[in-house]
Amino acid sequence: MSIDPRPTLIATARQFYEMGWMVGTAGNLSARMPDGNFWITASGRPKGRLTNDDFVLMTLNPCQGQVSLAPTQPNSHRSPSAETSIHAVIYTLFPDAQACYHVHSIEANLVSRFVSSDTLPLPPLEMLKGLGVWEENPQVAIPVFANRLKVPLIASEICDRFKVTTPQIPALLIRDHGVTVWASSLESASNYIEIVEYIFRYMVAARKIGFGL
Ligand SMILES: CSC[C@@H](O)[C@@H](O)C(=O)COP(=O)(O)O
Ligand SMILES: [Zn+2]
Repeated sequence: MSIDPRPTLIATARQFYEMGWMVGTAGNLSARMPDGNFWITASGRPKGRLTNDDFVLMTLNPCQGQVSLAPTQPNSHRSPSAETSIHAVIYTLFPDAQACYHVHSIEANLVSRFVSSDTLPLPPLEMLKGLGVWEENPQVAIPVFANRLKVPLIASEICDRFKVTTPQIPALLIRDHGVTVWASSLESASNYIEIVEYIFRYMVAARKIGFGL
C-alpha cells in the first residue's frame, strides 16, 4: 500500500503559508502516486488550513496530456486546482517528477518583471547546487511564461517550450503570478521552493542596493 501524501502536503502548505508564499487560497501542491494518479489541492481552499478533504485525486492521461478525476476520487464535492493542467504537463514531461509545487511570493512576482524576455538569468550563487547545478560560476536562467486567464494556455505553452528545450533547473516562473517547481520527492520539492525563493529574495535585495548581477 502506498503512503498517503496528503498529511505532508498539508504541513508543507502551512509552512509556505507562514512564509507568506501561499496566502489566502494562493498556490497549489500535488504529489504523484505509484499508480500514476496524483493528489492535488482542491481549488480555492485556504492553504494555511488544509485538511484531507481539500485534495482531489486525478488521473493523468499521458496520451493526450489531459487529466480527469480519478474513479476512486473520494472528495467528489471538490473541484481540482484551477492550475491542474500545469501539474499534468509537468508530470507528463518529467517522468521522474513525484511532486509539483506552485506558490505566489512577492519576490517571485518582482523578479519576473526584471526582464521582458522569456528567461530570467539567475545570479551564480552556491545555492544553485541545491537545484542540481554543480558548476563553477554557473550561468543559469529560469524560464518565464506569460500569465494568462485561461490556465490551459499557460500549460500548453510550457509543454511546447519544454518539449524543445529542457529547462536548466526544475522550475519555471509565470510573470506577475508565481513560481512552480517539480522534484523526485516531496522533500526535494519543498527544498526547491525554499531555494528559488532565497534566490529571488537575493535578487530583489541586490537590486535595492544597486548591486549589479
Ligand atoms: C489567490 S487566487 C490565485 C489563483 O488564481 C491561482 O493562481 C492559484 O494559485 C490558486 O488556485 P487554486 O484553484 O486554488 O489552485
Ligand atoms: Zn497560481
